[in-house]
Amino acid sequence: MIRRGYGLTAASRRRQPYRFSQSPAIYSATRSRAYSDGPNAPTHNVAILGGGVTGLASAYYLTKELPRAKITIYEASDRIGGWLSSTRVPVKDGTILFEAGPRTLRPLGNGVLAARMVQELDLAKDTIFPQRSSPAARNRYIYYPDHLVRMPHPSFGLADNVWSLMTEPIFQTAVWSGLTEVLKDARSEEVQDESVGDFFSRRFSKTMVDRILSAVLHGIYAGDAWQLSAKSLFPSAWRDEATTSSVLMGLLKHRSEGVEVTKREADFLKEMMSFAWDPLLRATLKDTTVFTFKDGLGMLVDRLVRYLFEHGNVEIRTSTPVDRIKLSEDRSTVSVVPKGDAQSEDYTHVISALSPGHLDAVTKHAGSVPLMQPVPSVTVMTVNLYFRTPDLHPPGFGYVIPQATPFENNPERALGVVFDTAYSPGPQDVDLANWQITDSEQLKQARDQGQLINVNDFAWYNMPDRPNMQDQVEKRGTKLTVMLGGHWWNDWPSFPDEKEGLAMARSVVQRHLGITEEPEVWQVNMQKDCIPQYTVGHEQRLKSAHNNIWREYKGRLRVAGNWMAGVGVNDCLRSAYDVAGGLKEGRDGTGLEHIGTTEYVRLKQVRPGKEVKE
Ligand SMILES: C=Cc1c2[nH]c(c1C)Cc1[nH]c(c(CCC(=O)O)c1C)Cc1[nH]c(c(C)c1CCC(=O)O)Cc1[nH]c(c(C)c1C=C)C2
Repeated sequence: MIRRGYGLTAASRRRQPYRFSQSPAIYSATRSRAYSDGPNAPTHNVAILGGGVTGLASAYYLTKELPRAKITIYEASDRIGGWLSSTRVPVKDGTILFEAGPRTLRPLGNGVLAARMVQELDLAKDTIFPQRSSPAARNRYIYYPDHLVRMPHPSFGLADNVWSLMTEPIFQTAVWSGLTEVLKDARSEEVQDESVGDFFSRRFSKTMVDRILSAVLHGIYAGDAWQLSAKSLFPSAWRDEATTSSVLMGLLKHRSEGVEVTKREADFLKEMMSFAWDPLLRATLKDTTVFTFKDGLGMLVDRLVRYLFEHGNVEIRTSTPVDRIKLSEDRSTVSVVPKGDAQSEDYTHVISALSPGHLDAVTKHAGSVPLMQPVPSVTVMTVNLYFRTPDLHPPGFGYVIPQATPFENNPERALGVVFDTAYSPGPQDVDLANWQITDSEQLKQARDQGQLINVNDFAWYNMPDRPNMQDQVEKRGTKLTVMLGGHWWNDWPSFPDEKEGLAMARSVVQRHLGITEEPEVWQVNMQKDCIPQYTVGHEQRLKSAHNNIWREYKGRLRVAGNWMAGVGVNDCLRSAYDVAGGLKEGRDGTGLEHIGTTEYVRLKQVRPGKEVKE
């Protein structure tokens, strides 16, 4: 594999401030539709409630599964994309990109759908692929009790890892509790669910939960280890305890006999493997753990919208909140009633990509029973900071802060800090002066022979153009995002305003990273109720929601989103994929029918082309 850079044509640089969202008016522009009763008549007339990534992806998969379906997306606000929000911000020598919400995607698990979209939506040339071996992928830190601790990784060598395990207070009890886990009694059969904290305290140690696991949960759920459900968040470990009496024994069994997954997941994997992958994209994805786009994840939203306008019989109505939906007497249609003066319309199906709270509001009528119990959610404030000085943090992806970190070392109650400079190349990475070979012909030949060409830890997928840079500047400084809030703010009567948020973020990076410099630019983003919390009993609540929705709507209402089986963007794509597939197959369902499924299979190998099902 060639790792250094070579000669190439200069990449064109965008100097204009960029906002990923086009003007809202474009979304309201109704495409003219040709209706007929002939062979081209729409097979389904579907309303999608919510224009976030779940709603858009549901429309996308519907246009693929049911090409003759007529689709209308209702979005209450004047912009679409929900929490995916990328903004280009001017600085002295160009522009830099800030992400308010998610910033990277994983290509594995449900992420295969995102990876497929990269190909299907022609995004590969705009994608940034940090290499698996890069510091961004390998170096992850936890702040405990008063400094950053780099998490062990096989590539750091045995001596380094053992030294860290022996000397860092964060790992106190971790080794011993790991060695003795197999000796501990399995839970009683009566226990239906318990908190992640309780489960892992029983199996390992409370210290391990407070110092390590709670940090990991902050980085994904911004949630409280002592409230979140072990059964929903760690289904495999939960099941292994029941079947083999030990989490570690279960892991060993997975290694020796093959990984046990639900039949539904095995079928999904098989479907994904049959996709006609571009060989270069596939090889590049294998060499990467996360990816993003040159104008941020907002590019995914833009491309989805463009695709829907070009390919689908789709209308997107922004600034159109829905007041209520109602099943017709003969149960053949659902009426969608917008708030205000807009006309109500009848649809064969409604897909709700709303949060449970909003779904409850639109399905509640006088005297009706609520469809579901609330799924709580947390509010996260993200503060983007850009400093002129480069390299103000150690190499790596960022750090998370566990619940055990003493109050005096985290009085702002920050959840963690992301080092955004790490996952996108800077000008020095793509500067010809730093490279050794300048013969682009030689490079092309190497690429034609299937070799990956990489530049300073980033895949050079789009050669002969340079790898994409998110920050279009002469000399790049340091870009960070401080994450505040989550469960820490659950009982706060009010949240910090912009000014307070900025002051809190600056105080965090000063204390933890020693950064005293004024940020050149910054952005404070308040993400209200953005991450659903799968608290103890979550699965049972979803099962009863499924029953209620089925009873009341008989398959005319389906649900999708990040509140059921995974809180990330990839999980939104998966639930959209499933809901569209269910409609195509005419399966009776609600979108929740897979919750608590008990059919399992073992996969001997989960590599493309080599998977064997027992
Ligand atoms: C922006 C805040 C978010 C926090 N959690 C999520 C978001 C969007 C959701 C999430 N974050 C991660 C996962 C795991 C699976 C995956 O898709 O990668 C999920 C579902 C991992 C993760 N955590 C952080 C980052 C940058 C990532 C990669 C995915 C992404 O770009 O969001 C950092 C981080 N996220 C949160 C906090 C408090 C935090 C702290 C450093 C909350």
